[in-house]
Amino acid sequence: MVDYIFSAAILVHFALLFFSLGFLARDQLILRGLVLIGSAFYILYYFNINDTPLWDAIFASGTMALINFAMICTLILERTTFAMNSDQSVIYQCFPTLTPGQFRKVMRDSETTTASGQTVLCETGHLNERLYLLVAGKAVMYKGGVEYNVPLNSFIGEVGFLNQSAASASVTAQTGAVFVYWQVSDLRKMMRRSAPLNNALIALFSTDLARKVERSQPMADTVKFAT
Ligand SMILES: Nc1ncnc2c1ncn2[C@@H]1O[C@@H]2COP(=O)(O)O[C@H]2[C@H]1O
Repeated sequence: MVDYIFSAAILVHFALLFFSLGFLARDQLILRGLVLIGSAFYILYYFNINDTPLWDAIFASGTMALINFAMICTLILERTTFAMNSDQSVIYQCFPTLTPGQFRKVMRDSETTTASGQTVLCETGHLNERLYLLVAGKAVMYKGGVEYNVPLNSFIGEVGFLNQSAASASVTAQTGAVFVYWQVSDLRKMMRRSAPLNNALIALFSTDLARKVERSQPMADTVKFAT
C-alpha cells in the first residue's frame, strides 16, 4: 500500500480528482483551471510510469493542455479590464451592462473624434446613420423649441436606434467636443451575431434612456398646471 502511494500510479488518481472537480464546476474558468491541473498530473504520470516516458501520450495531453491554457487566457481577458488603456477604462464606465470582452468587441467598430467646428450629430425627423457617445466637451440638443446641454457620457441617437425611427431631436456638438461613434449598421450586425451582446446593449441604452427621463421635464404641450 505504501509502495503504491509513492508510485507513479498515484498521479492518475490526482488527475482523476482534479478532472472530476472540474467537471462538477459550472464556471468555465474554474472548470478549465482544474482540468489544466489534472492534465499536469497526467503528463507527470506518463513521464514516470515507465523507464521510457510515454511520449505520444505526453504530446497528446500537452497539446490539449496548451489549447486549454490559451482559452483560459482568453476568458481572463474577456472578464477583466486588464490590458485596457486608461482612455478605454474611462469609457468602459459608460458600459456597465457589458462584460470587458463585449466592450472590447464593441469598441473595435468605433471611431473617436474631436469636433473641429460645430458638428450636427442628429437632425429631427432624419434617420441616424451613427450612434454617438459624448465623452468630453459640449453638445446641445434642440427639441420643442428648447435647448438643452447633453450631459457628458450620454448616448446620442439611441432612441432612433432602439425604435428604428427618425431622430426625436436635433443635436449639435460644439467645437472641441469629443465623441465616440458607431455606424448604426455595424452595431446592428454585431447585435445580430450575438444574443448576449444584443441583450447587454439593449439594457445599456434602456438604462441611458431611463436616466434621461429621470432628468427631463414634462413636455410643455401636455402640462396641466396645478392650481
Ligand atoms: N429629452 C431628452 N433628454 C436627453 N436626450 C434626449 C432627449 N430627447 C432626445 N434626446 C437625444 O437626442 C437624440 C436625437 O436622436 P434620437 O431620437 O435617435 O435619440 C435622441 C437622444 O439620444
